[in-house]
Amino acid sequence: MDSDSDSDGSHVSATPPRDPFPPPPPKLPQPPRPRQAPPVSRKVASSSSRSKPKAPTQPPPDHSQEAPSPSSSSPPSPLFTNLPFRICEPSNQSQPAGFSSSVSSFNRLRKASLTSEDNLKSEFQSDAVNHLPEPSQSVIAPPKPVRRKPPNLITDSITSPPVKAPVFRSGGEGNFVKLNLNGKRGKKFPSKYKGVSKSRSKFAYRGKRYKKSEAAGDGESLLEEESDLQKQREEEANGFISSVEDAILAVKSEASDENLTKLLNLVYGYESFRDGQLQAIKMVLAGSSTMLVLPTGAGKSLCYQIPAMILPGITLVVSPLVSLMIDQLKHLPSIIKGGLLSSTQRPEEATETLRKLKEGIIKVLFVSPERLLNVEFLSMFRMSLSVSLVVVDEAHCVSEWSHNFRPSYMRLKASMLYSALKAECILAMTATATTMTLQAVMTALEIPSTNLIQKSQLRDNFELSVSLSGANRMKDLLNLIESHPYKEIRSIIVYCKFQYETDMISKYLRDNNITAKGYHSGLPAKDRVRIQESFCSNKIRVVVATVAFGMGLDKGDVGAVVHFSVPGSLEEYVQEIGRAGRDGRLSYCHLFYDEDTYLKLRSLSHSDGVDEYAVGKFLTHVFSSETKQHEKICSLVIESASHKFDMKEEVMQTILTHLELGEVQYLRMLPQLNVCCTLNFHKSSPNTLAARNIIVAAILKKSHVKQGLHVFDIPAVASSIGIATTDVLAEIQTLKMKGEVTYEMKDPAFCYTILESPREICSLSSHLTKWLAEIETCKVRKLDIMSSAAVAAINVSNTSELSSGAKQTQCLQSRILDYFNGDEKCDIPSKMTQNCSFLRADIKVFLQSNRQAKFTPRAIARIMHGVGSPAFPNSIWSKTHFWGRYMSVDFRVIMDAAQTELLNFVDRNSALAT
Ligand SMILES: Nc1ncnc2c1ncn2[C@@H]1O[C@H](COP(=O)(O)OP(=O)(O)OP(=O)(O)O)[C@@H](O)[C@H]1O
Repeated sequence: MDSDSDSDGSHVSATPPRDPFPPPPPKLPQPPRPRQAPPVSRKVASSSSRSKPKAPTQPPPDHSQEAPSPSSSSPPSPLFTNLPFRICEPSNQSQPAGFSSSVSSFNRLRKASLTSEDNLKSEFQSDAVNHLPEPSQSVIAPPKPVRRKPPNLITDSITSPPVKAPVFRSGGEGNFVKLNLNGKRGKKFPSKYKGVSKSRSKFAYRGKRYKKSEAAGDGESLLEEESDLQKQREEEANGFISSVEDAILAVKSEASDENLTKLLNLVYGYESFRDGQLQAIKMVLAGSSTMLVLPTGAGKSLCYQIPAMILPGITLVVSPLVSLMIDQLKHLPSIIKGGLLSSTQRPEEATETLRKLKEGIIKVLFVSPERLLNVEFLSMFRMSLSVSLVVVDEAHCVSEWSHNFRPSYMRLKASMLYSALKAECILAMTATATTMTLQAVMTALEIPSTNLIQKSQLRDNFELSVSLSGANRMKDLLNLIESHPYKEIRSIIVYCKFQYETDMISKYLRDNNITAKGYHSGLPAKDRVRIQESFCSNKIRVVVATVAFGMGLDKGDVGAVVHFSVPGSLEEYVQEIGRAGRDGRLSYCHLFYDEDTYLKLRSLSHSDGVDEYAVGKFLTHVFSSETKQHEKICSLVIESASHKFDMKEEVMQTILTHLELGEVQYLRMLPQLNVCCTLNFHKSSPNTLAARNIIVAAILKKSHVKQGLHVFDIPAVASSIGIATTDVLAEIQTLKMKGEVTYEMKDPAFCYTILESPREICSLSSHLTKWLAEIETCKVRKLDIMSSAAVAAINVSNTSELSSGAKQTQCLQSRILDYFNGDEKCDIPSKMTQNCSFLRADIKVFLQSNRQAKFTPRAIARIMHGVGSPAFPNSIWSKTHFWGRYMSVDFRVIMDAAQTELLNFVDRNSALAT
């Protein structure tokens, strides 16, 4: 597939699906009158003195509010044609029976069914402008230094003088191929490079003189001064470059600690390496593939940037998110020339990047896994480019046992990276991986166990706390933010699970005079960029965000991260709190825990599950005899297939990727595209064009005419004359440019070519289903472990002599570290039951009153848990009285009960029929 994935990567995940029809948000609580204490008493370092806010002023007008979309009206009936359990009597009922608006629990259940956590599509547009109204400066005064730790000693407690700001890092423009040596750097990062700093101060002096002479009208001397300045700048730049070149040469001849530290100091301005950096850099320079596990904000990027300066070939950095790539590109030191290839680029931009790659201008290329393995890209490397290093960033995405498995990362197998790219070395990096995940990643990337560099996965500058919360969570949040130490903190991120929450909570905070903005993947890219920029420039104090915000965010002074809901896993928790305290200062992380939200998320973890039966049907379709023809381009229209097999797009993609990259390569994936094309001929007649154009001739053969327009399937046309779909697309594009045609495309589809048909669909589907079930179980377990840790922290605060904050920090820290070391502590939630006397009776009533639908046990269990699926969407099924009624009963228990009742139901119906 050729589309860059820029989602958060929660494919086949425990995360809730996007809900196009969220029910109206619950009513906002009134702002609290008397100030209450924060939910948990937190121990605060006495030296903590982030400055107090002055009286809040009016918040800026909010432009980001979104009304929840209305529900769709007509119920699409599931398209199962041959389900194991057919409930056949068709009915013209458009709503599921059992709907009762008078049921008291209905609203609660509806709320519980809300889905829509972000599978973000972060397409940052670097040209976005910040138009946010600037809030009054009096909202928050600048913080005083708090118990500051030197930033390069993240895991140390030794005090040493703070590291000076770095030199020569690129400015806000980012490092888009050009060297950025034109002076911008000086504004943000005071130089440590001696020659430069001296002359920079000279600039300041000369600048004043310049103004004086200007006032005096001395034109000639002005020109002279200007050219002097220019010369001096060039000399300095040359001086800097030649110093760096000398330092690089020194490292090339001997990669000693001293030489590397000198280079670090010159390029970044840092005094010393942080724990793990030097070791990783040396391993990579020695050509040893390495697995690097360092905490968030520990400086992993530097571990490939320095080798990129030394190694002769290109460094390819594979990243899961486009936004992350853009961020990393921006943060490259100006001396390293970088580039990026993503599907969000305009074709001219991609062509330009490819040109620069071929010409050797680009040294570090950021690329998505899909792009990396695209045929054109690979052939370019085979022909002319040498790859010294492949960096797999967020490497946990390779493993299905991680919290963020991405099918496209399955492509990153060492065998492929070595053979197709001729990569000399692989560096895999992550901040959050359990032992099991690490093993899977290292096996896939063929990294020897001796080449693991692993430091503690948690920084020690967090104060972690949890409180039990409930219906008044927003009020609790406000109380927290208004109480010490949060009220003194200038930048806070509040993480929540659902898009509607980000809008609702940020509005509530604004209504209470806190500058806040909601952020989620549903916002236009420009708005997202604007919000991030306003946050980074301290115009917004609080960003209320889904998981869409934060990856790659390197704002040093985020002082607090608040979790409005329990995260999906300890990995997610660690990633998100990792946005705080990146400057090494003590930072505060609070989690509001409530069991109902936990149960709701637990139910949603089942939204990706599939049954063997559905997988079998899917495989039969993929390998159907019609599409078996060798080299024929097959396509699977995503929306209709998703509805037909009741499978989410990500699940279908996972199965297809497995069919491509598993032990047997059954198929080859091709770029995803809109397959249905409607063509309108304008100038020449279709037949005249067909007579001189083979592609048009094939289109005429394969199309049907509807209201004078030719409608055809692009893969069918491509297959009929043995060309690629991209060739067909290119041709119609050319015809359009010539004014011959206009066209419209629809129906996004997976495209593939079958290489080998499985001998037995049954055993393949059973194998795949088992694998997918294990992934589903793993996601649920991760959530259970997270929840257990939160509950343990709440409980511990009543039972120890330490202050509440310290006890909770200690408890959570040890849970997190144990978890990453493979020791999973997990208690089943108290509200979860394995039994319920009314369950089977309710399922029976439900089946009887919805005779028109064709259910599977899983579909029934989802409805009882209040979880929508492609064939049984929320918009329709949330109206049933049974929706979400059994959220606290184990999903498997409901599936078993549903299976029994479905069999009884079928038996009863067939008895009646005979
Ligand atoms: N040796 C060092 N001394 C001081 N600061 C450093 C050092 N190395 C890196 N940094 C700084 O630490 C910050 C975080 O670095 P970086 O973004 O590479 O972290 P990361 O490990 O990739 O974090 P995350 O996993 O959260 O993305 C950056 O601002 C970087 O410049």
